[in-house]
Amino acid sequence: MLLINKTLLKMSKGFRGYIALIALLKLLTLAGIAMFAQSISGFLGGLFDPGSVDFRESVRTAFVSAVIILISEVLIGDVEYRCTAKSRIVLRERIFSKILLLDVGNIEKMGTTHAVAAAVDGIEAMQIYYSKYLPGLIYCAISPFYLFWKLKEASFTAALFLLIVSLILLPANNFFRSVVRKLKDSYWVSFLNLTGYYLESLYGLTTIMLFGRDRERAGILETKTGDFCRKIMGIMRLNFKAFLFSDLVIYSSVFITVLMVTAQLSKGEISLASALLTLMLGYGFFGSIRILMHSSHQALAGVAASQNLSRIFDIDTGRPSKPFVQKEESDGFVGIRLENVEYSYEDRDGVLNNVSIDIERGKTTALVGQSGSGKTTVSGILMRFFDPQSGEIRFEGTDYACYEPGELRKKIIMVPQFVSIFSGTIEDNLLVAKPDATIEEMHKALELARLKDWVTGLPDGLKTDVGDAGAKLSGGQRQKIGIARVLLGNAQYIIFDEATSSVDFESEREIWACIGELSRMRTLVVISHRLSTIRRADRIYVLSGGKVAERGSHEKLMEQNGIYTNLVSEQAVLEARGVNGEVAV
Ligand SMILES: Nc1ncnc2c1ncn2[C@@H]1O[C@H](COP(=O)(O)OP(=O)(O)OP(=O)(O)O)[C@@H](O)[C@H]1O
Repeated sequence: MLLINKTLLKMSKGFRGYIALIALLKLLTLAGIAMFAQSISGFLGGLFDPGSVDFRESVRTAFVSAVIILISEVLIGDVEYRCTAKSRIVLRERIFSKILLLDVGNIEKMGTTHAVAAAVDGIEAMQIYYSKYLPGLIYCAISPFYLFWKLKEASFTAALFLLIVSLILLPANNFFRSVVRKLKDSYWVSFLNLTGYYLESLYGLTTIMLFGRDRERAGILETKTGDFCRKIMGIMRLNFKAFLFSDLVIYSSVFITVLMVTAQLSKGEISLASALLTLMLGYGFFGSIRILMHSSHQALAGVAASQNLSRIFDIDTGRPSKPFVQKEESDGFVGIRLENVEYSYEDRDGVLNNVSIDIERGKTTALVGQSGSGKTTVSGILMRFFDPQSGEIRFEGTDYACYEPGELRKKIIMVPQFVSIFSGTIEDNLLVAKPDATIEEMHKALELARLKDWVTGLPDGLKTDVGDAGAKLSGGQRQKIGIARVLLGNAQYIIFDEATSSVDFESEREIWACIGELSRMRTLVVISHRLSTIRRADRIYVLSGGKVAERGSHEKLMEQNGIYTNLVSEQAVLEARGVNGEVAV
């Protein structure tokens, strides 16, 4: 069983030419070595039989072959480097495009740390496979036959013996390789486990320190590191045994060849030049196998990594798609209509049950309910982060499945609970939404988001650096930049998913004032735990256990004296205790 991995081969599209070229150059080096050995053995043999050899010709051939070896070796280094660089670019491009296709709703199927490990360390591990192992394998399959062909005239018996041993040696190593392969798989799992835990600890360092869990974490990290080290040591021990076994076979075979050649020479069956040529090229049968063995153990890491990568590539990112057929709403409704929508996460059934919601264009619709009632899931479905398992959604009369997610997001946009800010300037972060936005447009959006005065008061204004992932911004400033970004996009429908839950009171007041102003210009879907802020919404949906329990205006819902009334009273008690402040849409 040679290490020909289908997934890795499939992934090599785009740089296969480099792999073939490396193999070709390796064969050219071998031809140079054979030429050199032939001229040197001929030269030395000629010393005892002066008339039989043209010495000047031998020296010239030796020189030419040395030049060939030198040039092909230099070229091998260069092409190997190019192959590594190209495969890195091609594979990273592919994995990042796939990750982008996975979209928000699918990212959990893979896990962020797995994506990082696959895209960085996984691809590093695969380099050896492409730049060393595969060319080595092609070379190994051809070189023993080439050497046999070169030596058959000199000593047929020795050449045949060396060919047979070299052909047996490669499969014999499979025993070791299959064990190493198993170890490598568990090595990779252990590696991902360690990297994932390390990254998670790094991201959550503040929380870990706050709760005094640093020693406990350090202990677990040490255990995981120990496990990883044991896996590496296991592989190294087995590698050592494999090399010991192969070297024993190789050097025994070379020794037997020496005996065979010496016997033939003493019997006068072959000339001194033939004996020397056989001895000089004999080791060449195994040199290639040794190199291959060396890279095959490293290539196994690439195989293990590629399995992880192929799991990511295999995630189905297809979305239901329908031809675009405009359908008139019979009752003249214009907006987004969810009808009998059902949704379950991969490992959680019945998160949304038979949910029907109307989001009327130009109006403000609020979604409220206890934590875990399904509000964010509804917003994810509205953004087409994921599609419902059953039910219908229509956007202004057209089935949602007629729109590509990207197309839909130009019409419907969201301000999430935690806005992502990227390192760079305030301007860079705004241009994410509209790369060709003018300064005036940016200022207008910032003004609506109640951030213009602060930005223009800064010495660098829009060019102010926000730090790594927005580290130099307050929670309120982050959310306001997120809102300004959304406003630049001109989407008619805006979803605010708990957009003020992580900001200070003053920012919250300003953001709600902004939302109030926006409700006169755009269609809003507001998800908020703060019921006092959504009182003036045109329609409020109360979700409970993944179902729409109540719907109507604030006044109508209060009259019903149901879940909504209870939620309002509970909150009034909290607000009276000063837990929440009072703000309004
Ligand atoms: N990715 C996920 N995988 C599995 N279950 C999930 C996932 N996301 C949410 N859930 C579950 O789905 C249910 C609804 O979650 P959702 O986030 O929609 O509620 P919510 O009303 O927005 O809650 P909150 O107000 O606390 O944000 C919860 O029981 C939650 O545990």
